[in-house]
Amino acid sequence: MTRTIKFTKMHGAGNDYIYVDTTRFPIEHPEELSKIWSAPHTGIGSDGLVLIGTSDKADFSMRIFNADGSEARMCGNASRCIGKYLFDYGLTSKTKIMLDTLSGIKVLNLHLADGKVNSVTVDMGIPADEPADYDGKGAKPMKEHPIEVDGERYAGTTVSMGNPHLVIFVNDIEDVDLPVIGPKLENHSLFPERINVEFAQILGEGKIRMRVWERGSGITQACGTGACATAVAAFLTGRAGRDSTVIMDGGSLNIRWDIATRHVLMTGEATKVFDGEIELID
Ligand SMILES: N[C@H](CCC[C@H](N)C(=O)O)C(=O)O
Repeated sequence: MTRTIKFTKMHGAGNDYIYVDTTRFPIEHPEELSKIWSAPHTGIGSDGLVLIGTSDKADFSMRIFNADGSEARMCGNASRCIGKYLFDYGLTSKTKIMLDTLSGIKVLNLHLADGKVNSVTVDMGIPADEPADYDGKGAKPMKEHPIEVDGERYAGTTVSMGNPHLVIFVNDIEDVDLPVIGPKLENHSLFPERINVEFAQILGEGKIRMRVWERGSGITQACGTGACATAVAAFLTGRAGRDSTVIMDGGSLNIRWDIATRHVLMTGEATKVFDGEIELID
């Protein structure tokens, strides 16, 4: 049977996903479709596929698939775009939305301009150190890992923002050959579940330049959870305070690690690119 699926292409700081409202268009094999639809030349072209659904614990749910079809537990940029999608398309009139994700319920605070969402603050919860064991119950000291790749030595901090990140500070980000080193670190034997990799350079007080190699999607223009992980690692290693602006290839995010709640708050824009439809043979 051939079905027509309506989707919306959106991006947050250039991190672009295909969004489908599964209450209208159920999707049975998202792993496979994410791969096919994300392909730049033969598909729609994106960093992955995001499914919006219902939840019995929260207002709505999110599932996120990387361009290689693997499922992630959390996505910062997609959570902001979902806030915009839900409000701008009239699926909710709330400006505070509870979003059910595989890494727990996240709270979205929508900021409006002319009756539409133009930016969103997401409560990303409490960061943890081990990539796989985030339980949201407490912060633990982060670990700095010495890592060797092709005879080069790196020192990286692992931070979980629901999904795993490795943050490496460098003196000059222009010296990093990300397409070469990114996949080697993503698949390093230290990280059996693979890992998202961020290279970061401190530019000045509260300003961090970051480039990301995402697990399952490769180089992306921005990563919300990665920006949070970078700001947390910068604070923990004495490189920044609790408020940072993380500047990525596709845009910037403001990250605040709240001292009282220990929660990380991420604020940034969310942008619709276009609505489209695509045929699916079930
Ligand atoms: N781009 C996303 C994260 C996707 C994470 C994914 N690559 C993984 O953990 O496998 C963000 O804005 O947070």
